Amino acid sequence: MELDNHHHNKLIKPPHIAIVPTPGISHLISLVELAKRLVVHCSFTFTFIIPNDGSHLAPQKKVLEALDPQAISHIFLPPVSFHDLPEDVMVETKIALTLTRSLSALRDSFKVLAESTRLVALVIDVFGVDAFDVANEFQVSPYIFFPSAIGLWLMFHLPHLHETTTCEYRDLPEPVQLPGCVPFHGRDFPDQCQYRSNESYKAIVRICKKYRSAAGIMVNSFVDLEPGAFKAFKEQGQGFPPVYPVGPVIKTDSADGFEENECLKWLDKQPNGSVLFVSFGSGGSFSQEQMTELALGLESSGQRFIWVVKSPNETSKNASYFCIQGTEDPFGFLPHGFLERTKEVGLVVPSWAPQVQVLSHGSTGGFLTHCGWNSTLESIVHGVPLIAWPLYAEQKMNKVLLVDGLKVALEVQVNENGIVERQDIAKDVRALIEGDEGKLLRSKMKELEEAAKVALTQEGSSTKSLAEVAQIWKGLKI
Ligand SMILES: O=c1ccn([C@@H]2O[C@H](COP(=O)(O)OP(=O)(O)O[C@H]3O[C@H](CO)[C@@H](O)[C@H](O)[C@H]3O)[C@@H](O)[C@H]2O)c(=O)[nH]1
Repeated sequence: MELDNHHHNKLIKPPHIAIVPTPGISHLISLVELAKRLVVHCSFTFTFIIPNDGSHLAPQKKVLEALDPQAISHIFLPPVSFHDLPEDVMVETKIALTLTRSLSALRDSFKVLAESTRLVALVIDVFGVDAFDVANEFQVSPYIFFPSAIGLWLMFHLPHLHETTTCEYRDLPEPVQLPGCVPFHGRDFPDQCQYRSNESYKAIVRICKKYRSAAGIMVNSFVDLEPGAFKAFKEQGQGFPPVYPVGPVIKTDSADGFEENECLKWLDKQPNGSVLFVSFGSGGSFSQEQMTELALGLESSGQRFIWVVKSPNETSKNASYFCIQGTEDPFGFLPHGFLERTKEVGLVVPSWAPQVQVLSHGSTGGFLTHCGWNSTLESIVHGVPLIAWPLYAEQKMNKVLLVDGLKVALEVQVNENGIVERQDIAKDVRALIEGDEGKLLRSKMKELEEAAKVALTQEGSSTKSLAEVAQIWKGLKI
């Protein structure tokens, strides 16, 4: 009798979903937004299970603690150690290892959840496929939440490219043409694919092969943003898991505590469409030389700007990925007198700004961005044209989509020493904010903004795709 009651209790419980994000505040933020949508529309409940290395958890905690724990709760797994890794290990290797080293703790969490909830599905992000093994042990359906359709095609194709080529991808004579996607050169492949002998490359090939075992892949994009790529999934996607375009899933509320932020107050005082927002995501950083060029380029453009500035780093372009707040005061690295000279037209903020609110502000007229996928979507949703300055990860591939495919971005010119020079920065900034080129890009961006809105209406393509996934989850484990 007791057993029956227990069984009955489980039946009336809503489907419960485990979400396991790999490190990176942007991964967490978009998965949280996905969960919030499913709570509102389908009354599912969620547990975020967070693998981590114990460092810099404050931003993650802040995001998670702001949620209603009845609907979306969270568990931090015991931190893993990276003491055995070499200093120069790639950030992607660390991201994937954080999960791999947490699998036994993840198993323990799954055990508890499987006993206390109707656990039906697991959702992971780009690097989390190793968690599939645990999901399978508990008969829980494994799903992936992936940024772009072009990126997903690359994941599907990489094992084939790996087997059919021997040179480094950047030496391939022709651009790679993925189904329905804008062609792009091997040099614009993600960082992890640039050195075939690197551990990180071997890891990504292995991860790609595992993608086929997903029960489904939700893509944070929408049909009208990447029409060819999504059509190709329908027509040529046999043997791959079902693909659901569910985006744009971006931060929408202003619950960051940023309402009173100085950026927004400052923007209120600027003319419509006049300000360039300059920010390079959670991890992007520059050398001292590059930082100086950027500062002087912004200054000589004569345009208004908000610049989220981080301390320079000579060796890595993603120095603050595991630690958003830099350790040093970044203002000390700006050119002498810069703050004073630009105080009428520019606002410089250290480390972090309320990006979505800045992009949604009428005074913002352009965005100098590293082309992280969330920044890309946030600019599309708010119709803000771009200057693309990709730094690491898959950002160069996103740049190709934005510049060549969608024609909503200018591209910075990098000189033979890898530096973007001040006069070129100034030229691009002027072209975007007040030039004819900027007008064209802006009007293209406005079209995408409209298309994104439509995709998210009740009858929109992304709403319908997400409902399809929800329907499948509702039917599981009844
Ligand atoms: O000052 C800041 C800087 C960033 N953000 C937010 O942080 C997120 C940044 O995300 P994204 O633009 O995707 O950049 P990264 O943090 O660099 O994201 C990593 O993850 C992305 C998704 O997988 C990849 O596309 C990137 O290449 C990878 O670097 C966005 O929501 C921003 O709004 C702020 O709110 N304020």
